Amino acid sequence: MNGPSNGDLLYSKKQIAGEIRRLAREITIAYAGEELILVVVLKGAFFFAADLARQIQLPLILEFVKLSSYRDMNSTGDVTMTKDVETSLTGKNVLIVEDIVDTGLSLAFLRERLLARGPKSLKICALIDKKERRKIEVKTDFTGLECPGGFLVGYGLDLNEKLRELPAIYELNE
Ligand SMILES: O=P(O)(O)OC[C@H]1O[C@H](OP(=O)(O)OP(=O)(O)O)[C@H](O)[C@@H]1O
Ligand code: HPA
Ligand SMILES: [Mg+2]
Repeated sequence: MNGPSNGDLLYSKKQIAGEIRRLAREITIAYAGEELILVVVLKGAFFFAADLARQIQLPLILEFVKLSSYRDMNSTGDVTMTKDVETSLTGKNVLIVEDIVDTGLSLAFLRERLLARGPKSLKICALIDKKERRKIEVKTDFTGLECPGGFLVGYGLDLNEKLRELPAIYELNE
C-alpha cells in the first residue's frame, strides 16, 4: 500500500514489527508468573495493541478506554474519558497501551484516573515517544521508538480520522 503523497516513510512495517517483538519480550519478562490487564487507548493504539497482545506470553485481559481532548490555543488540554474499562482494576497489574505520547496530557490524565482504582501496579507502554513535545511529565515504562516531532500518520495514527489503516508510519510534510 502506498503512503500519503505529502509524507515520507518514517518507520517501516518491518521496523514496527521488530519493536513490537522486543516490547512483548520485555513485558513477558517483567510480569513473569503474573496476570496482566492491558488498557488500550482507543482509537490510535488499536493496531499496536492487537499485534502486541498476541506476542506477550502471559495470561491477559484486554480492556479499552477512549479519551477525548479539547485543546485550546495554549494547548492546556482538557481531557475527559468517554469510554471506561469494564472490569475492576483493584489489586491488578495494569499496563496502559498507547500508540504515541506527545504533550503527555492524555496519559497524565489517564494515569491519575486509573491510579485512583488501586491497581497493584500501573505502567505505560507506548510505541512512539515524542519526548521533546511534553507539556506535562509522563514517563513510559516500555518504549518503542523515540521521535523528535513532526506529525505522524499510519498504523493507528490519524489525520482527521483518516490514514490509520496504513501499515507503516509516515511523517507528513509541513
Ligand atoms: O500526548 P498527547 O498530546 O495527549 O497525545 C497523544 C494522544 O493523542 C492521540 O489520540 P487522540 O486523542 O487524537 O485520539 P485517537 O487515539 O482516537 O486518534 C494519540 O493516539 C494519543 O492517545
Ligand atoms: O503525530 C501524531 N499523529 C497523529 N496523532 C497524534 N496525536 C499526537 N501526536 C500525533
Ligand atoms: Mg489516542
